[in-house]
Amino acid sequence: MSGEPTGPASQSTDESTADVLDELFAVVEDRKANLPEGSYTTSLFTHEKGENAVLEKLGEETTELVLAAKDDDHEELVHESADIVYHLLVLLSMKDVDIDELRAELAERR
Ligand SMILES: N=c1c2ncn([C@@H]3O[C@H](COP(=O)(O)OP(=O)(O)OP(=O)(O)O)[C@@H](O)[C@H]3O)c2ncn1[C@@H]1O[C@H](COP(=O)(O)O)[C@@H](O)[C@H]1O
Repeated sequence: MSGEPTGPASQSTDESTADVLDELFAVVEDRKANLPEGSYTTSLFTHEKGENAVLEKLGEETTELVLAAKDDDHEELVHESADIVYHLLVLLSMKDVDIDELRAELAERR
């Protein structure tokens, strides 16, 4: 099948992306623990916005991602993907799922 990733090279991890995700998750976990004022992430962990806002955002952003894909809008695809990843990490933290569990789940599928 052309276009299908195969072989060891396709399994390599982009360390810079992994670092960014780990750092972002650490920031999210810090916001959850310390709830600094003026932080958008804090507002998601409190009644100011809360869990429903996270779920709504994920729903909206997923729809926007699908539309961007249909339009072949490369820039918008990247933008919406970043929004989804951020809100997904917030949701995982909110539900006490560690990013290492996601990492392990993905690794198991190799
Ligand atoms: N990656 C993000 C990130 N992505 C999206 N957002 C916020 O998510 C919100 C919703 O995004 P939308 O595009 O839907 O914006 P909107 O339509 O204006 O949304 P609302 O006004 O309805 O909330 C916006 O306020 C964005 O700023 C983010 N907020 C924070 N981060 C990261 O989290 C870190 C900590 O942020 P604070 O917690 O705000 O300090 C930041 O340094 C970033 O790395």
